[in-house]
Amino acid sequence: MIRFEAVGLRYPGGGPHRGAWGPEALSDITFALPRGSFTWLLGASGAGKSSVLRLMHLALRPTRGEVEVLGLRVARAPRAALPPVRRRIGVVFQDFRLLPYLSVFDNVALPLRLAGRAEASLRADVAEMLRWVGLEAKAQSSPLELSGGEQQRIAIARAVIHRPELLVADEPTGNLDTRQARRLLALLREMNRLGTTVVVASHDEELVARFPAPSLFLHEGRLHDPDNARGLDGWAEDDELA
Ligand SMILES: Nc1ncnc2c1ncn2[C@@H]1O[C@H](COP(=O)(O)OP(=O)(O)OP(=O)(O)O)[C@@H](O)[C@H]1O
Repeated sequence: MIRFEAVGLRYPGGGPHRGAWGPEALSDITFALPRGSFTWLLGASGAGKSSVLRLMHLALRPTRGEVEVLGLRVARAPRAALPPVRRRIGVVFQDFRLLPYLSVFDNVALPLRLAGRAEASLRADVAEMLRWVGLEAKAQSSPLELSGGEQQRIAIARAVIHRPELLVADEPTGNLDTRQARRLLALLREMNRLGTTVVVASHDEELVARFPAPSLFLHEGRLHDPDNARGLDGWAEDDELA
């Protein structure tokens, strides 16, 4: 489902060295996550969590090594091969990335429309998702009129509405209160139970302790304990990459 093999990632450098590459943000990252798994991605600020997630949802390609996601080997795949795979992935961005010129309803409906769902059939699904995140009354608002926590709930609704095969979430509880954070985690665990592979980056130790699951721990761009990612109970049975 997801495989990283000796992955390195550099960002383009800025400042006086414009045009050159910066230092490696990720080095020698190797792990495999089976289909249907739930994984926490942990580590201090700057450890590389967002970078790993960007590689997982095909926003970036590795500078070295290989990343395989949903059967696609990303490193040398032709550009045209990426969008169809991206559409099978739900992403909750740390900074939400809601489209300000669309209403809340249209933001959440977007993945269904991109997938070609008929207008008549998607309205009920969007309304139900908005009810679930408690924002049905804001359906016609602009995202700019919402609080940070409300925007986060809309970003989550948009990421899960099309039941993606893979869901990656970058600090999805950062702007939520404790009750909402637990509710969100319960939703993600339920989606996982129904078959979605889920990867969640988080700083929230209390939440991680409350929903125990295998974790990948990053430290300064390296996987701290690669053994954490392998051989955990119940992982081997449906690991298509094993
Ligand atoms: N767009 C970028 N351009 C250049 N360097 C970047 C970029 N994004 C991240 N980096 C660098 O890559 C390293 C890892 O950053 P990353 O955002 O992946 O960490 P993180 O663990 O997600 O941190 P946080 O929890 O604070 O979001 C950092 O040294 C950071 O400065």
